[in-house]
Amino acid sequence: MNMAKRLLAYSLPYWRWLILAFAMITFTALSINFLPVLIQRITDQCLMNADAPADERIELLMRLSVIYISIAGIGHLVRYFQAMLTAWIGQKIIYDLRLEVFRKVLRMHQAYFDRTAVGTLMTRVTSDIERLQHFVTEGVVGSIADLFMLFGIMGYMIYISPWLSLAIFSTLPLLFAFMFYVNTKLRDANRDIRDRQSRLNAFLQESLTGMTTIQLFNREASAMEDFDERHTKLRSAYFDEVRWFSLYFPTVEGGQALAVLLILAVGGMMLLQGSEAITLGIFVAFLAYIRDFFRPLGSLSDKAGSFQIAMASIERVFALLDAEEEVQDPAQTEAPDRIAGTIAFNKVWFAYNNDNWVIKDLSFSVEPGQVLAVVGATGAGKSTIINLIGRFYDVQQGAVTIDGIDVRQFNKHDLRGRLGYVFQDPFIFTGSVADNIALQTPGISRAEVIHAAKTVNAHNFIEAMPEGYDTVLNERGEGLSLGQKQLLVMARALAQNPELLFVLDEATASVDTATEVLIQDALAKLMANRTSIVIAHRLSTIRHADRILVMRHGELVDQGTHNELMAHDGYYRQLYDLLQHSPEQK
Ligand SMILES: Nc1ncnc2c1ncn2[C@@H]1O[C@H](COP(=O)(O)OP(=O)(O)OP(=O)(O)O)[C@@H](O)[C@H]1O
Repeated sequence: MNMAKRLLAYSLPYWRWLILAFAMITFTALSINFLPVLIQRITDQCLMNADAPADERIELLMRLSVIYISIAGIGHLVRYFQAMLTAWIGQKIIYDLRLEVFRKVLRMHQAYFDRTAVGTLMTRVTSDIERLQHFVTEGVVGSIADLFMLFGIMGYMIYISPWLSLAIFSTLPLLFAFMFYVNTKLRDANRDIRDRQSRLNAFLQESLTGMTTIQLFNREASAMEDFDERHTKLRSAYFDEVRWFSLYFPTVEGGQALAVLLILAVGGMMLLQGSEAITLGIFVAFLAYIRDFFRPLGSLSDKAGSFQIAMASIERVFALLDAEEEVQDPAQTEAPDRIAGTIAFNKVWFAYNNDNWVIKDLSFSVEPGQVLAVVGATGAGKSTIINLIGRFYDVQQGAVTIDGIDVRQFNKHDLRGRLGYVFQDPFIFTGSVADNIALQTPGISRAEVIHAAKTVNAHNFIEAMPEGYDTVLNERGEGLSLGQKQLLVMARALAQNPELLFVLDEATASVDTATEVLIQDALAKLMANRTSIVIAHRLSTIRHADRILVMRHGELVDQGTHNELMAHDGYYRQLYDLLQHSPEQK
């Protein structure tokens, strides 16, 4: 569907207001453009009509002047309300659209975020939408208002002097052809600007996130160079746009001068020759019309420029709205009340990209309440297993089931509500400690928040914070140590009371022994009576697991208890020996 048409579809809910706006536009175009006709009458019937008695001419002058001021007053007042109304409609439309865009972003699957830079998405939701706002409020309705004004003026001009009108209108095709050409150039330039802006944003976002690494490795100079390269490209794209844009007004003003010249020459000549087709009033009215004629024309061409700009943004916003959601809810979902907790992989094959298999023919199952540890070298596919259970990605072959139900049969929201995650890199939201634990889940009371924190040994350090549970944290959890952040996200996981638990259990050198003991204890409590899968790096976790999967290059190479696997004297034993000698193990 044509992009602009599609955008206009968003105005449908406001059609009544739009009709009112168009009625106001029509009224304004008809009333304000009638004013030069009055000037013509005043000139011809009052000033130049020497045959009529002076009293009558003065009276007529007074009457026409009152009519003039009334029409001008009402016309401009209606124009004011119409501008307010159209701006209001535009804001409503943009509000709806921005909500829809963010809702779409929230629905997108992980692979989409793997491919799309954060900066690019930021540009979509912020500056692209802002451009659309301009397009809808001033662009579409404003252009229609300008067109009405233009047609109104042309109608009156033809009405008072067809010949003079013809002379002026003959200059228009050339002017329009030139404007059309400039528009195409503007559109290209603007597409470049958006592209480059979005690349610059993505780079900036990445640099800010990785600032510590940049500074640690003295990468400031090369970061500056990369920034400058992108920035220079953006500057030249902007300059390209300005170059074409600057041509507009001289063109419009030049057209106006040409039209005035035509009136002076053609109209003046006709007047001097005593032509019946023209009077001094018509001559004066035409000069007034020319000023009014080029104003909407100039504004139209200006808007044509912003149309091009908006078009590029519209394309991008709709491309986002149309992006395929690869992980979809089925038409009919399964929603068991409470699940027992059997997780099974059945001949699962999975690749993040094309046929680059990361999981190869994987089959295993975990019984309710069991703790399953997954071990393997880095890149073996351990985290991928967890991603597949939560449907952050869908398997290409085989099936992942929970209590015998394929995870693709669940509603995503329902499925994820049953899962709890404790990741290595704890994410803290801006907000209070209590909010970070409850995550605004309805039904989690303050008492439950505190209970969860106490269970995972987080209560003491939270209480010691300046405002306790109401202490406001920023997005990086500034003021909290890594160990404290980990305990906090464990409290979060526990408060949600998940049915299944996934843990990325990294032995971290940055946590002191006392905190390590607290974390271990918290983990044990979290996993108690819950089917849990742990991507295990700590020897203690591995040893205490009910069962261990040994992964290598996406394949299951062995499974069993710690003792069974040690007895096999295979790959597990090698891994175990390596871990035992790792300095991170306490
Ligand atoms: N989002 C992704 N897009 C593309 N490839 C990915 C993605 N995530 C992981 N991979 C690739 O899939 C493979 C398995 O990754 P996975 O994260 O499951 O390994 P892992 O065993 O958990 O490793 P680690 O112990 O280092 O966390 C790796 O080769 C990795 O490069």
